[in-house]
Amino acid sequence: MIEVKNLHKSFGDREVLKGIDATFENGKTNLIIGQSGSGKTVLMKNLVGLFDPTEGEVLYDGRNFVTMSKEERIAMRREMGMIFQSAALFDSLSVLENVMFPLDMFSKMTHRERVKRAQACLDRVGLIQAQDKFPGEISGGMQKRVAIARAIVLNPKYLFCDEPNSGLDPKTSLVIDELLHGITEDFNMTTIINTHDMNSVMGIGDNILFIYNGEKEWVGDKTMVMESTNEKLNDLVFASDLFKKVKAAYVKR
Ligand SMILES: Nc1ncnc2c1ncn2[C@@H]1O[C@H](COP(=O)(O)OP(=O)(O)OP(=O)(O)O)[C@@H](O)[C@H]1O
Repeated sequence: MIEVKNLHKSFGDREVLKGIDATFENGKTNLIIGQSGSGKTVLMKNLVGLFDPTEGEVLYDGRNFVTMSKEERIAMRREMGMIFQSAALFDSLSVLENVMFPLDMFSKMTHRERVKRAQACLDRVGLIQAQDKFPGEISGGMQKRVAIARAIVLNPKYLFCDEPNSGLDPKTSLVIDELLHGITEDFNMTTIINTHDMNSVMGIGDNILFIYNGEKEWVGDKTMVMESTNEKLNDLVFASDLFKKVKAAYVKR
């Protein structure tokens, strides 16, 4: 579980995060949603230590990340997996070598053990047959799955995904969502996903934090989204005509 308490982040005299309180639970896909510029990425960067908060606490299962020493933070980072908007694979390494990379860097496993572990992760994302291919030879959706395999290879407790579906078609996005949801449950990870994808909200929104202009506006799950009367939330989630009709039909039931 990750808890955020009274988190503030300013750049100069501009306050971007204005006292966020949130709880991200393990075994759940925790989504952060909000308009462009609302502060989602800044929040995630504060969680993983790419930014230091101006004020507030970030607790990883009770351990305050903000006040940790540099050494403790480095150790904590080993417990975190990250997936960025672009899959950020190494073009010159094969799919298997990409997934093995964190093990090569951080584990004391033998070569044979590293290959086995990386292959198990590739198997989990359904890509064992692509292990010898290079990133340039596989689709964007497959690249994302390789990035997921690489993110879980060190068996992290916490998984961070910034816009995992960006650039993917809706059907492939569903595959990625289901995969993230599945591995979160399988490994009881605390997964946090920044997303603009309203299909993800409705599909895998176990716990949703809606940020509006740097403040916590609403918290709930995918069922509560359907029932919510929060206008700002409805404006964001049901922005398209199609989603407006879905909501209207749901409310009429
Ligand atoms: N390093 C920085 N220095 C100054 N301002 C920053 C910095 N990083 C982000 N900001 C500002 O913080 C605000 C929130 O940005 P953030 O990237 O968190 O938005 P977001 O909700 O993730 O948006 P999007 O959905 O478009 O990615 C923006 O106004 C941005 O300009």
